[in-house]
Amino acid sequence: MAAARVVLPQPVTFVTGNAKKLEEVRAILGQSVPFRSIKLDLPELQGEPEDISKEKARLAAKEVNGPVLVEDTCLCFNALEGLPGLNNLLMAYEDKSAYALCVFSLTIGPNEEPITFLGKTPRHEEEFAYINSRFDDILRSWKEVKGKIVSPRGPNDFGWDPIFEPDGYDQTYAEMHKEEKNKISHRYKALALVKSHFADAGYTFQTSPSNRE
Ligand SMILES: O=c1[nH]c(=O)c2ncn([C@@H]3O[C@H](COP(=O)(O)OP(=O)(O)OP(=O)(O)O)[C@@H](O)[C@H]3O)c2[nH]1
Ligand SMILES: [Mg+2]
Repeated sequence: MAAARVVLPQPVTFVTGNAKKLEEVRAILGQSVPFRSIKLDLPELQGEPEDISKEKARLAAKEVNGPVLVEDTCLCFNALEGLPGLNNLLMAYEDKSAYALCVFSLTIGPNEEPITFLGKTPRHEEEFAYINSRFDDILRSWKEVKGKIVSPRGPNDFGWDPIFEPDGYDQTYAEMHKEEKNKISHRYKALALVKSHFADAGYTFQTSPSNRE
């Protein structure tokens, strides 16, 4: 069945103040989702990652008055039952396993309900049951993103990349070539869902799309 066409008034605005994040999102999305990017001062929200992400999208869409995409990321430690935490705190635990969680929310306008896309290692498989049937291959590959916390290795220009070693790799995210990280990362997995959504929704734009900031 042909996708219903939704005409968006302007390209999607990716709201972030994090230049490294933006660089990766650009590289991963390529031309598949036309977007521009701005930094907004939004309040730091508390709560469950999905709720935080949705609320951030709502606030951003009001400011931008158009379609927005927002991202939140955390490194979560199994020893701390999934809590994001400090590397030093983890040293007290034998279990150094962790997962990188990436949540995107897209809203097509200030009065629309945001849609959320998660990229992470499934700690609780049932959390993902709702997309399991549609994204089998993505779900399978999630298992490969599990990792562990190690002593820092590699350039330290992006957050916790030097201390996260994905399972099946002997390099940390920071030691990998950018292209390699972008093929396996939590961000890649979440953006794969964003891309699928864009392909399915058949969005078109009133103004010509621009990839410029
Ligand atoms: O090593 C890393 N590899 C990554 O792939 C990655 N993605 C995010 N982060 C870091 O995690 C913290 C919370 O992230 P965060 O989602 O709150 O981002 P932020 O507040 O910097 O930007 P934004 O909210 O304006 O988009 C920030 O210190 C980010 O630098 C990463 N570190
Ligand atoms: Mg933030």
